[in-house]
Amino acid sequence: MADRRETAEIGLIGLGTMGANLALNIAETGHKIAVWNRTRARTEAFAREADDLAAMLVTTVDLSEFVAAIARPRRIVLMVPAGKPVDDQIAALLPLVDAGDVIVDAGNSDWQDTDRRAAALAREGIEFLGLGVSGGAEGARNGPSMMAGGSDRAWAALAPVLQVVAARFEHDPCVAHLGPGGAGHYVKMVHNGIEYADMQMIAEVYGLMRDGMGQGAAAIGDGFARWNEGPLASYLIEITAEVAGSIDPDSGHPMLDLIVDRAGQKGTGRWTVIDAQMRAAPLPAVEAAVTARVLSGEAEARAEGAAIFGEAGAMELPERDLESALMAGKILAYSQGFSLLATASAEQDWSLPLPRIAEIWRAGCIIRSAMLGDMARALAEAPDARLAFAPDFAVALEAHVPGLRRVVAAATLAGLPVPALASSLGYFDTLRQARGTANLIQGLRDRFGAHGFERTDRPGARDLHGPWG
Ligand SMILES: NC(=O)C1=CN([C@@H]2O[C@H](COP(=O)(O)OP(=O)(O)OC[C@H]3O[C@@H](n4cnc5c(N)ncnc54)[C@H](OP(=O)(O)O)[C@@H]3O)[C@@H](O)[C@H]2O)C=CC1
Ligand SMILES: O=C(CO)[C@H](O)[C@H](O)COP(=O)(O)O
Repeated sequence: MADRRETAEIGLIGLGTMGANLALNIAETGHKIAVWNRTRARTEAFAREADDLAAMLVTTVDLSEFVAAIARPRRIVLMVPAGKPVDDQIAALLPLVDAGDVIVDAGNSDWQDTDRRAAALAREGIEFLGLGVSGGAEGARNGPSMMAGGSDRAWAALAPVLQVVAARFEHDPCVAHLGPGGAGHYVKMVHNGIEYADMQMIAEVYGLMRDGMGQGAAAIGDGFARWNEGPLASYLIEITAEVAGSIDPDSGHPMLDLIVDRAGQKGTGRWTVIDAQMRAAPLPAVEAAVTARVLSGEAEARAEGAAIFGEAGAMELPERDLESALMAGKILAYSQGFSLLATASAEQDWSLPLPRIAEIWRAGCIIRSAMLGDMARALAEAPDARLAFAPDFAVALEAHVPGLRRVVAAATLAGLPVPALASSLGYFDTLRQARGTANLIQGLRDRFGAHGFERTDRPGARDLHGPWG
């Protein structure tokens, strides 16, 4: 057998959905790649199915053979589930790698784990890149959007590969070095939070069309396909049309009607909400989306509730109002996400390049949307401003909020749930209420707990109390 030591330019561990596709993508861009997977049968199946890319692969059966196959300084990409598998894999690699080698964690890791791992590996002289990868299987294979965090050296080592593997928007590769340590995984986490909100609002509109307006899956799919031709154009709207329009080959029924209404979640949406709460950053659309996924799992309670209270009634609305609701909801959800990024950037001292983040989301990722180009421009013009208040988006909100309002009102009157759309509307209406209602909250807090308040007529004076004894 030929000596394969140091013949590969890069290595990848974890040949699941994402890893296998990313490895083929890397191979196709002309980089010889060593691969290793915990379960050997998967490596063998991967090699069999690689067709004409097989010559670009160095398949290996154990970790030492894998490490030895990679040219130095080694670049090793992990594409395994977040948490313990990443720690275990790094621990297994440590005795085999050398100072100056670079380990890349390309899974959806918790950004705080990435910070911890970057610091621990730096003490061993190993460079570490936390790489958020978005685009699902298709993106990994044909060009994902990638959000990198880590040392300059780690980025410099990986950039030549990542820039050719990434999706392109026009000629611009959708990958960037966004900051140190966990910055890339943080941005990916917020991307996924926005993804949750976007999907939940789409699902709510689907629910109105199905339960309120009596439309079948095919008609609903047609509606989404039409919207994908306009300003709502985005990957999630496009694949909603596809999913709603698909027929189950076994039964001949619409596939969508046969899927159990219980949503899974791997954690990034929940992490985004927890992180936003810890920073006191409002993120209502994502909160509503995470709660909706949790409630989707409470099928028995929902059946019991339907039996006690009865199902919702019918409603009628023009298609353009539903489109407007999604437009306004999308702008508000992205705006909340970018505000969270701005808050975290300041608190972590990351200097996150918000316009560049919007740019690298224009292609390859799950939340790619026709709006992101305008968002990048708005964030470049006023980096500290709230996206929803940027001139173009303020105009769009003026145009679409009335439709959102009619949709939330009609759904509410019919008894159909629209928690993410309603929470976005509540966020919008709160932001336009110059004199809010928290004066009463403060009065009550002072009344029961002597918590103190400020007065409108005595600026600067704090910890004042009311006349309630
Ligand atoms: N699927 C998606 O759309 C996306 C996923 N991601 C993230 O990418 C990562 C991989 O996801 P995905 O490819 O979908 O997952 P899969 O479940 O398809 O594959 C997981 C891979 O990790 C390996 N693995 C699992 N546990 C361990 C372990 N303890 N030690 C070593 N290897 C292990 C598996 O090996 P084995 O064959 O032995 O089981 C398999 O190769 C995750 O962090 C995920 O969140 C990111 C973006 C999109
Ligand atoms: O990162 C992704 C897409 O961007 C993954 O598909 C992720 O698994 C989606 O999150 P969840 O499984 O919680 O819906």
